[in-house]
Amino acid sequence: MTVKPHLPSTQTWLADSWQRSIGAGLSEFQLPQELRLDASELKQKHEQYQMLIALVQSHALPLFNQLMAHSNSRLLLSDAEGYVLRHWGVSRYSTKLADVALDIGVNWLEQHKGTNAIGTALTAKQAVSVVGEQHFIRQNRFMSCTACPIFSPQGEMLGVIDITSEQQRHTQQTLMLVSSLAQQVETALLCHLPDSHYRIDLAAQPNLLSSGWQGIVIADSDGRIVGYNPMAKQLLNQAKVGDSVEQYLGDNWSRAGGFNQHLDLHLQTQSLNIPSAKSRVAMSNKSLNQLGVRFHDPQLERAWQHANKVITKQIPLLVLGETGVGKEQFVKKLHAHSVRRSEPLVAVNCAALPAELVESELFGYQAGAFTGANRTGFIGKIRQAHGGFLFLDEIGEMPLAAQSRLLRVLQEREVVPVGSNQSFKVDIQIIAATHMDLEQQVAQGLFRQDLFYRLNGLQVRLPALRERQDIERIIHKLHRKHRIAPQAICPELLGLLVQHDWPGNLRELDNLMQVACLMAEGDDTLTWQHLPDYLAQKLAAGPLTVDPLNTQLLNEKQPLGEEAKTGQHSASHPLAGKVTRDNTATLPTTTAVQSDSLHEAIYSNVLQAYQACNGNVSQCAKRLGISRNALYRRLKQMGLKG
Ligand SMILES: Nc1ncnc2c1ncn2[C@@H]1O[C@H](COP(=O)(O)OP(=O)(O)OP(=O)(O)O)[C@@H](O)[C@H]1O
Repeated sequence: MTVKPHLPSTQTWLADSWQRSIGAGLSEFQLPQELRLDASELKQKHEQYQMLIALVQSHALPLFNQLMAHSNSRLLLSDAEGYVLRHWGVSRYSTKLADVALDIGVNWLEQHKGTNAIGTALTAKQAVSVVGEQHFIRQNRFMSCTACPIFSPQGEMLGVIDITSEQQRHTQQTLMLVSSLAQQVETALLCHLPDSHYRIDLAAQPNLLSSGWQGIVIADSDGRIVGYNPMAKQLLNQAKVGDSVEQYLGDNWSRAGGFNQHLDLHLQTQSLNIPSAKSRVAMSNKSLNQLGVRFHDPQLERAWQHANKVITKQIPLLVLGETGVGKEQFVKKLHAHSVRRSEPLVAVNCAALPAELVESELFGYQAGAFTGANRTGFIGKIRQAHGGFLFLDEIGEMPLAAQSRLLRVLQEREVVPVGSNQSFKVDIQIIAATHMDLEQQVAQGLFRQDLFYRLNGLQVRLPALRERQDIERIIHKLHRKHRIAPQAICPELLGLLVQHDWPGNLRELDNLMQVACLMAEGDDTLTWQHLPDYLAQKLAAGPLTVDPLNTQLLNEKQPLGEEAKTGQHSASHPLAGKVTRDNTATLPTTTAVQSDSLHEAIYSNVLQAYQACNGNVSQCAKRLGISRNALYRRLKQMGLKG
C-alpha cells in the first residue's frame, strides 16, 4: 500500500521542496541509496576547493566554535553540486550523522536526499532552516539543519555552509548565524581577488563599520575598484568594477578613517598587502581560478591565460574551435572573471539572424526607420553591450553588407542606428567566435579581410575533445553529473570513449552521458548496453557507420553527404579493426549507410523534425539532439533559412 505523504502546508518553499522530493521518486519511509564520491573523486574535489575549505576554517569555524562548541552541532561545507566537502564539530555526533550518510563525499541534493537544508538551500539559492519533521526522509528527522549558499565575487554559487544539530530547534538566530558565516567567507573571497590592494569599509554609522554588515569595496594599488559586496553596491549606487574609488569617495578615501559628507558615510581603509602583495596575488589568482575555472588541459589553460591578458585591454578576441568544444561557455567564464563582469554580456548569434535584420539588430534603429519597425525604435545589441562584452557568435555567417558596418564600429567605436544620422560612442570588449576557417572564408571572398584583421586581435583555439589530455576526467565529470545513483563505468567502455573521435565534442558527450545514464538507471556499472545504437555501432565497427539522425556527427565544413563519400571520420577511427567478435556479438548490428541514402535520410529527418516543430528552431534542435547553430547551418544548406 502506498502512503501519501502529508505535504507541509504552511510554508510555500517547504511544500515546493516536498513536491520536488516526491517528483524525484523518493519515499519518506525509505532511506535512499546514497551517491558517494570515490577516493580519487574526493581528492580532486578537495584540491579544487582547497581555498574555500581554508577560508571556511579561518573565517567561519572560529565563530561557530565560540557559539556552538558545547552543543551537539556540526559545521558542514558542501560544493555547489551538493557533495559534502568537510565537517567540523563534536565527533560523537559525527558518528550519528554518518548513519544517515551526512558524511564527507556524499551528495545531499534534494533529488537524492529529499528536503534537507543543504539541498534545499542550493535549489532555492537562499538560506533555509529545515527543522526535524520538515525533512522529507523520516530517518533524517532527528536533526535540525540550517544552510546558506556562498557566492563568489563573480556571483557564482560555490557551495553551501550548514549547521546541523541534534534534537535542537533551529531558530531565526541560527539562520542569522549561518548567513553571517557565509558572509564572512564571501568577504574573505573578495579580499583575495587578483590585484586587490585596499579594502574600504563603508557604513552610515561608525559602529556598523566592523559589524559584518558594512559595505566593502576592494581596490587595486591605483585606486581602481576590483570588487565590492552587495551592501557597497547599494551604498555607492552606480559604482562599477574598473571605476576609480575617488570618483565616489573623494580624494581622501585612502586615509585610514574618515567621513564622506557628500555620501553621509563613514569610511575605514586598510591595506591588504599581507604577506607580500606579489605572492598573495599569485596565490589568489591560482586559488580563485581553482574555485571557478580550472583547466586540466595545457592547450585550454594556455587559451584561458592568453585570453585573460587581452580581455581588459579592448583588444578583440577571436575564439576558434570545432562545434561543441565549449566556445560559448568559455566566453561566459571570461566575462564572469573579467573587470567588466558587472556589465552586460550581450551575445549575438550571427547564424540565426536573418540577413535583412542583421543591421537593425546590431546597430539599432530609429522609430519608424522602416516598415515593421517598432514604434519606439530599438537601441541595438552593440549599444546594449556598452561597458561590457559584445559576443559575436558564428561570426563567419555574417552577411557581407553587415560586415562593412561592423568594421566601422570597430574602427571608430561609434554606432549610427539605422535611419538616423546621430552617432553614439560605445565602450565594448568584442569577442567573436566561429567553427569556420575564417582565413579560407577571406580567400573565397566570403569574409572581409579588413574585418578579419580587426577581429583577430588575439586568436585562441579551443581544442577538440579528442585532443584534450583531460578527456577521461571529463567523461567521469559528465557521468557524475548525469548518473542517477552511485555507478561505475566499465573500464573497456571508458577506454573506447577516451579513444572515440567525438566530432560533436563536449555537446555530444554531454548528450550521450545524459541518455546513457537514464538507460543505466538501477545498474551498478555503465556499459555498452546503455549506449544509444548509433554510438555503440560506431565504437564497435568504426568505418562508415553513421546514424542519419545524428546530423551533428557530420563534418560541418562539408556539404551534406560529402564525408560519407570520403569516409573522413571513420577512416581514421582509432578502433577500426580492433573490436573482437565477442564484443560485437553483444552489440546492435552495424548498418553501413551509402552516401546517397545518407544524404536523403538526413534531409528527410531534419525536414520532418522541422515540420513537426512548426518551424521552431530551438525545439527542433532539441529533438534532433544538435545545437541551434548546427541546425541553422543545416537549414541554410537545405534552403529553408536565409
Ligand atoms: N566545460 C564543459 N564541461 C562540460 N560540458 C561542457 C563544457 N563546455 C560546454 N559543454 C557542453 O557542450 C555544449 C556546447 O557548448 P558551447 O555552446 O559553449 O559550444 P560551442 O563551441 O559554442 O558550440 P557551437 O560552435 O556549436 O556554437 C554545452 O551545452 C554543454 O552541454
